[in-house]
Amino acid sequence: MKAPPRSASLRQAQWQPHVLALNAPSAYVPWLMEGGSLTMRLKAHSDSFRVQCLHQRTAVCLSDETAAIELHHRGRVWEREVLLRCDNTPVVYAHTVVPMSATATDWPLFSALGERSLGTTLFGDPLVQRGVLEFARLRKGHPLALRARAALIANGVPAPDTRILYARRCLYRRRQGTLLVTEVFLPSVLELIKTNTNKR
Ligand SMILES: C=C(O[C@@H]1C=C(C(=O)O)C=C[C@H]1O)C(=O)O
Repeated sequence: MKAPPRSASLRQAQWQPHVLALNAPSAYVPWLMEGGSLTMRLKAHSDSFRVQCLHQRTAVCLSDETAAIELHHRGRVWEREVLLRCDNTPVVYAHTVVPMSATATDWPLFSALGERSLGTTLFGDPLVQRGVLEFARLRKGHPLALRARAALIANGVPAPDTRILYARRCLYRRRQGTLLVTEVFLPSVLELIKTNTNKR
């Protein structure tokens, strides 16, 4: 079978269900494997937490997301991108897509989230079904790595000098809707120290 052009392989990631296959530095593993809300974990590791909404708009789905979000072709989606900040330091770049076919009945709170965490609307809603986590190494040419770096620079934060960014993604379902959340962990997340296990 003909290998995809090199540029295509740079733009796409190999998403897989086993975190150990990433050979990520061990300090990333607890973050990648977080089974609950990432928001709650970040809050437990910081004195202040903030969702900085970069944009929420329609866009063309990324090529390695089309099948994951059960689109038959690379169509337009609702796209939300944020920086998650702990003590004002960006530690996660997150990208969420919802097919345009989704209705307000499927995701009633998504369109008006603003700087509220998406996690607060997903965790605790009995109608939301969470899929399995997938993990990937994002090279510098992957769209989400490029966007994460651009978002940091646009916010006056130096882009990480690492060649690889480690990411995870998860598909959520509610009624007839699907929603794919991808979280790109910035190296700064490794500097966080657990402050209060009881913090909410
Ligand atoms: C899914 C969660 O929501 C977080 C908040 C997001 C947002 O507000 O866009 C995106 C990704 C998540 O890290 C979570 O807290 O686990």
